[in-house]
Amino acid sequence: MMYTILGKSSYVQGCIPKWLKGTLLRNGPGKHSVGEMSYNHWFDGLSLLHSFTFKNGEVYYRSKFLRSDTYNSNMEANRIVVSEFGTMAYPDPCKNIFSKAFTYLSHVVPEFTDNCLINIIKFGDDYYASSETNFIRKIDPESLDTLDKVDYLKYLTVNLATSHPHYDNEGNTLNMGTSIGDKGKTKYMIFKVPSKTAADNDKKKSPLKSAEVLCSIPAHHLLSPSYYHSFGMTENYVILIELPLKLDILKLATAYFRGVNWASCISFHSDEKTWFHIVDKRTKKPVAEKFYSDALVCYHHINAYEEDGHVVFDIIAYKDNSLYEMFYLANLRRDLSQETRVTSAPTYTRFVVPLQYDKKAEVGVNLVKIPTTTATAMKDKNGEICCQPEILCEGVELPRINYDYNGKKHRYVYASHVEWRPIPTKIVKFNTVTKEMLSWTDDMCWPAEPLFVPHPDGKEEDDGIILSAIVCSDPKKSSFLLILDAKTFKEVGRASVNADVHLDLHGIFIPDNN
Ligand SMILES: CC1=C(/C=C/C(C)=C/C=C/C(C)=C/C=C/C=C(C)/C=C/C=C(C)/C=C/C2=C(C)CCCC2(C)C)C(C)(C)CCC1
Ligand SMILES: [Fe+2]
Repeated sequence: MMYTILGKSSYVQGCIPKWLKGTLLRNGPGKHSVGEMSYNHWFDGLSLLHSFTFKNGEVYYRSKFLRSDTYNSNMEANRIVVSEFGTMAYPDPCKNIFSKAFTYLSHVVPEFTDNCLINIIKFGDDYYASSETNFIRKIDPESLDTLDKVDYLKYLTVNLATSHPHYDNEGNTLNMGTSIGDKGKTKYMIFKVPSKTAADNDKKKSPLKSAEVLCSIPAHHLLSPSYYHSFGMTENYVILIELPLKLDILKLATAYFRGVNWASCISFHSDEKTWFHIVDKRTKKPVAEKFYSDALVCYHHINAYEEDGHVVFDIIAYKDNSLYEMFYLANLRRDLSQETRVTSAPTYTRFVVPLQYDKKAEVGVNLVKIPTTTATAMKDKNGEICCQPEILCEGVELPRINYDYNGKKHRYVYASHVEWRPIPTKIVKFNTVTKEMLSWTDDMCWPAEPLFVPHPDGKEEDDGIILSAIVCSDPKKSSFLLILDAKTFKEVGRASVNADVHLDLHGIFIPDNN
C-alpha cells in the first residue's frame, strides 16, 4: 500500500523558472483494488492527490490518498464496500437477492460515494476534491490532508454536479448540477458560489452557504436527464449541452438489486438531437431560440466566447460513448487489439450560435456571419436552429487554455494527443488559427494533462509555461515533472521524483502570491 510521500525532487535537469512560485495540485485514481477485490473501471479508482510545490527554484513532491469515508470503509473491510459509477458493491455479499432488495428498500436513498477522484475545485478560499456525486471533500492544499465532507444537497437540490466549474473575473465559482425528481421535476441547475462571503469572517461556515441558483433548465425528459461532464462560459452566457447520452432514472433506481453497475443505466441515443442551452447571466434566463445539432458525446468543453452577436463554443466531441468503454480495466488489461480501441476519435469541434440574426430569414439560409469559420446555423421548418460544426483537428483530449482567456477569444489550446489508445504518449500545443501543432514526447513517458501557468509579466496569450506530471514506464528511470516553454513547446526543465507517480486526471495551479 502507498503512504504519504513527501520529498524534494532528487534532481533537476534544465532549470525551474525563478518566477514560478506556487503549487500544482492534482487528482486522479490511484488504487484500483482493495484486498482481493478490484474495481471494474479506471474512473472508479480511489482518489490519490499529489502536488508539486515550487519554492526558490526547487520542487517538492507530496502524495496522499484522499481519506474519504469510502476509502476508510473499504480499508476497514479490506474489500470494496462502496459503489462507484462502474462498480456496484455489496457490503454483505452473502445476502440473496431478496435480502439485497430489502436492504436497498430500507435505504431508499443510499449513501453515495465521496471518493472524489476527478478534479480540485475552489469555492471561496477553500479547496475541494471533487467527483460528480453530491459529495465533495475539503482538503488542505498544502498538507493534502482530508478535511470536511460537504454535501451539496444541504445547500442546493443537486444530486449530481460537475467537476469542471468556471471562475469569473471576480473569482466567483460557477458550476452546474442536476436535480433529480425534486418537486416532480428533473432539471439542470447553474449555481454561483461567491468568492468573498460572510463566511470569510467565520471560517467554520462553508462558502456553499452563500450559493445562489442562477438558472434552472427543465430536462427534456423527466426520467432521463442527460449526462454532462463540463460546460462553457463566455462573459455573458453559460452554455449547457444537453447530450443524447442519458441517465435512465428507473434503471438507476433498480440497479442495486438487479446486480448491475450505474454506468449500465446510461445510454447513448444516436437517433436523437443534441440540444444547446444558452443562458444569459444578466437575465438569468435561457435565450428563447432552440439550437440543436446531430447526436454527439462530449466530456470536455475547451472554451467559449462571444463574437459579433454570436456565441462560439469549442468542445472535444465524439460520435459515441466508446471512450468510457475503453477505460474498463478488463479492456485496459487486454492487449490493445482493434476491438478495444475507441470507435470514435476525439475531435476538436467548434459550434457557432447566432444570437442576433434576421428573424425573417428563410429556412436553410446560413445565419452565421463570422467569415473565419465554416460552422453553420440554419433555421429548419419548425423554426428551430440546426447547427453544424467546424472540425479544427482530430485526436486531442484533456484540453487546457490560458485561463485568463476563458470566455474570450483564444488562439492556443494545450492537450493530450490521443492515438486510439488509453495510453498518453504526447502532449501538444494547437494553434486554432494556423492549425499548426507543436508536440512533446519522450521514450516510455506518459504525460498527464498539460496545464498552462501564465508568466506574471506576460503580454501574449502563450507567455508562460506548461506543467505536466510524467509517468515513466521504464523501471530504470524515475517519473518527473516536466516544464515546457508554452510559446515554443521546448523543454525548460524536468524535476525527477523519487517515488511512484500515478497517471492523474485533472488539477489546478495555486500561485503563491507572497
Ligand atoms: C449521485 C448519484 C449517482 C452516482 C453517481 C456517480 C457515482 C458518479 C461518478 C462519476 C464519475 C466518477 C465520472 C467520471 C468521469 C470521468 C471522465 C468523463 C473522464 C474523462 C477522461 C478522459 C477523456 C481521459 C482521457 C485520457 C487519459 C486519462 C489518459 C490517456 C489518454 C486520454 C486523453 C484518452 C447515481 C447516478 C447513481 C444516481 C443519481 C445520483
Ligand atoms: Fe474531466
